[in-house]
Parts: sequence; C-alpha cells; structure tokens
Amino acid sequence: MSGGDQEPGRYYVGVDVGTGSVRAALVDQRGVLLAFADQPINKWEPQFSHHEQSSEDIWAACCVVTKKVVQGIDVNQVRGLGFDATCSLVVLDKQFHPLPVNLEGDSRRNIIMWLDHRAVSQVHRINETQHSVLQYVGGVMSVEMQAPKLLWLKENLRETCWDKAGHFFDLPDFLSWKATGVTARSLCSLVCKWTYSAEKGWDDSFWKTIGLEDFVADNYSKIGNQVLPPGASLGNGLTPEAAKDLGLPAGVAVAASLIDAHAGGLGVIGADVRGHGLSCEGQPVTSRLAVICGTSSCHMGISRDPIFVPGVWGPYFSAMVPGFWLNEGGQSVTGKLIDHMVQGHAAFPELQAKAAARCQSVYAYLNSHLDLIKKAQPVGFLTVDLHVWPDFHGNRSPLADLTLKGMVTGLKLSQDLDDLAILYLATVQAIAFGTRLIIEAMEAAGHSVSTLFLCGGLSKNPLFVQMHADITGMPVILSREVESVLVGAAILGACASGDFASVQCACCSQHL
Ligand SMILES: Nc1ncnc2c1ncn2[C@@H]1O[C@H](COP(=O)(O)OP(=O)(O)O)[C@@H](O)[C@H]1O
Ligand SMILES: O=C(CO)[C@H](O)[C@H](O)COP(=O)(O)O
Repeated sequence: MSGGDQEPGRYYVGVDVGTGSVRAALVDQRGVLLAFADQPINKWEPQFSHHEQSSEDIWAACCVVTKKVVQGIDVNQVRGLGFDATCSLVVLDKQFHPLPVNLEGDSRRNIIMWLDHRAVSQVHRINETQHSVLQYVGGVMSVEMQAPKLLWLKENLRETCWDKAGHFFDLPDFLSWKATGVTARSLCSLVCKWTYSAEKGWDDSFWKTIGLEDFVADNYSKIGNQVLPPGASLGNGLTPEAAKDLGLPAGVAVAASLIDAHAGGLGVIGADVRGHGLSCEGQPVTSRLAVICGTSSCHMGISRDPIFVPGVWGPYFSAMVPGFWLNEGGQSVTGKLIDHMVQGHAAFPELQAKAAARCQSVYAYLNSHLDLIKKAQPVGFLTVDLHVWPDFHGNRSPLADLTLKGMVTGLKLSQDLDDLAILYLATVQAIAFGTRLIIEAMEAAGHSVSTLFLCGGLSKNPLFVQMHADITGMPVILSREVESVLVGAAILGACASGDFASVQCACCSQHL
C-alpha cells in the first residue's frame, strides 16, 4: 500500500483470523505495520476428523487484538477496517444466535472448521453428480468446501440445527456482518467455497441435484443473495455496538472480506520488487505464485484467461485480484503436520528443554542442530534414506484425494534428538515436494511460474523457505513486512475507506 495523498495520520486496521489465533495490525497509508497483537482461539475436536470453533470466541478475540493495536493513537484517525479469516462454516439461527453443529447440542461450538472432514459420504455423492460447477473447483469438490458440510448438517442435525438455521456464513463474511449488521457476502468466499459464479450467480440445478433445494426456494437468503467484491464498503460502517466492542468510532468503513489465504496473496503478489536485482523484475504478475503457509499451505496463481488445472481449485474469477482468474493449489496440513511430527516424537521433551535453555523456539533449535550434524554435507543429504509422504489429512492438490494417508519410510530403532531433527527435515522436504507437484500440474495446464512469494507463519522458518527454493528450483521472495496477510486485510480497509480507488491502487504495484 503506497501512494495516495500520503496525508499524515491516516490509519487502517487489518484483522486476520487464522486456524490457531487471531491477529490484528495497525497499518499506515504506505502499508507500514505500526502495531501488532495476537490472541489464541479455542478449537474442539469432539471426534476424529470433526473440528469445531465458536463464533462468539472468535469475535471476542478480534475485539481484544483490535483494542490493543489502536492503543495510544487517536482512534478518529482510523479510516477503515478489513477482515480475513479461514473458510470455516458459521451457523446462526433466524435471530442470529449460534446453533450447535455437533451431536452434543453444544451451541457454543457453532463453526465447522475448514479442515473438518466429517462430510465424506456427502462429498462423494456430490462428486458423483459430475455437475458442471465442479469444473470450477479443479474437477473434484473438496470435503473442505461448504456444500458437503451443509448437506451433512441437513442429514445429521435436522431438528437441532438445520430446521432452525437462518444464516450460514463463511467466517470472513460472519465477521463483516458482526461489524456492520450487513449480511452481504464477499465474492471471494462465495466463489471459492460455495460454487457461486462471478458471471452467472448461483446455479439452481446444482443445489437441487445435491438435495439442498431449500436454498433455491428462498432465493438463497440463508447463504447470501447480495454479493460484493472484496474491499467494497459495507452499509454505514461499524455499528455503535461493534464499535464499542472493538474500541473504534461508529461509522468507520468496513470492507467486504477475504479468505485468509487470499488476503495473504493480495498482500504479496503485487509486491514492488524494483531495485533489488531480482530475476522476476519486469516479469508479469502472472509468473508469480503466492504461497501462504500457516496451518495449511495455499498456492495462489493468477491468469488473464481461465486455466483449468485438474486437482487444483478454480479457476475463480475476481476472487483475489479483481479482473484476474485465480487457481488455488493447496496442502491441507503443513504447519500442522510439522508440529505433529515434532511434538509426537519421543525426543520432543529433550528438544523443548534444550531450546528453552537457549531461549530459542524448537524450530530455531532444530535448524541449528541440523547444521551441526550435517558436517560438510549440504543439509538436504541428511535424508537420503528417510522419506515422508505428507498427506496425513488427505491430498488437497493436485491429487484431490481425501482418502490418502501419510507415510514415513526408513525408520530405525533409535529415537534420539538427531532422529527427530532428520524426521523434521524430511517432513519439510516432503511439503516442498508437494509444492513442486502443484506447480508442475499448474504449468502443464498453462501457467508459467517463475518466482515464489511466501508468507504466513512458516515463512518465518528459514529451513522451510530454503527447501522450497531448492526443491522447486525457483527463487523465493519474502516481504520486508513479515505479516503480509495482515497487510492484505488492511488493504481491504483502505479500499473501503475510499482513500484508494480500488484494491489494485491500494496494492500500488507496477504490475497490476
Ligand atoms: N518463527 C517460526 N518458526 C518456525 N515455524 C513457525 C514460526 N512461526 C510460526 N510457525 C509455524 O507456522 C504455523 C502457523 O502459522 P500461522 O500463519 O500462524 O497459522 P494460521 O494462520 O493457520 O493460524 C505453525 O505450524 C507454526 O509452528
Ligand atoms: O482453504 C484455505 C484457503 O482457501 C485455507 O487452507 C484455510 O482457510 C486455512 O488457512 P490457514 O492454514 O492459514 O489457517
């Protein structure tokens, strides 16, 4: 974000709801992050593959972090607020109260999280229809999208949830409704997760074919019949009630939201790389792949014309950068997989103790331990006989097979710290090979990718970044501002405030 009038004292707030925590940032007109706060959020796993959250909890966390980042400034100088969030399904009744999405009837848990895989039977049946909307999700619908989850609710929680439900929101749209009282949905969430077409709208025949004709009958009022582009200003801005919750003045402009990966993509894909001697300088923005790496990794590539990549979500029109088509490759668990492998190892308590003694994170400790044991060899060679297949939560792209499982080959009887470090390295390498497989699928279908732009929590791990460069053979660019997802959210707020004419102007790139 740069350019504009450069008036002093104009601020924007970005709020990013990830899987594990909520973050907020105060950003100025040049896109410089002035204050940051984060807050963990609750997750429940009542059964294997069922993952739930609470919209009340998440909103409360948004309020805590927003209040923190505006401390010490004149809040009347905050011009706009933007939200991004994971693409989880929020269920409210007709009076906008939370409804339970679980057999226990616990209405606090009213969110089916994006990584929830309960709707396996439903998604198989949806895919068997071979409906034409499936062409726009890579040919196969993912169990992580909203249609199978809605069908599961109808088939399993008819009385306690489905019949009482008044509103089904994607989490980013829930947040913008909570802030403004406006139920309009973002084009981003509806196109990417709900089969909405930017050009043709809802497809009645799809919902009728899969057994959710209910939505057609009431003109989609429960899932959204007013759709706005990300960054569009909503209603009259912050309601007095939400303003009080967030510690901001009523009426501050609030933007139509983005999914978190898309906010990250927006935050990095248009980066101004001039003057750094980088090979991507002067190359088109369509040669860039934004990789947003948190709990999951999302691989965002844009094109002027639609490109159909088997097993890669999209093509989605205007879902991230207005006027461009988006393909979204992904790996459902990456950060979560690394944490799982490391924390589950017998040598983890020893690792924790040693890292704590050095005041380091376990990952910084493991990276330096690998440096120590590699001796004169390149670090990558430590795994010549230990390999990981990373699909512990199925394969999102490009195999699009939720039944796949993880695998480790080359295990020995020893389980010391060296073994843990090498297993960690093999896991990071496997994830990077997954990225390479996704790029190969995208290139085979017509994309031409030359440079990776990484952001998200895992981009703070130098080993993760280096392995992506080594294994894809591509340069990896990191923004000076590490919290690029939050910059993306703040760009939305800047756009909604009217200080920038469009999302592209707020990104202010030489490419877009
Ligand atoms: N400094 C760091 N070094 C290594 N890994 C990190 C670092 N910071 C975050 N991570 C990893 O990134 C992942 C979380 O990324 P984040 O973007 O916060 O996720 P989400 O948006 O899904 O909540 C976790 O697996 C965590 O271990
Ligand atoms: O499906 C996605 C984006 O389309 C993401 O995987 C999901 O939103 C979770 O994101 P994160 O790993 O950053 O928590």
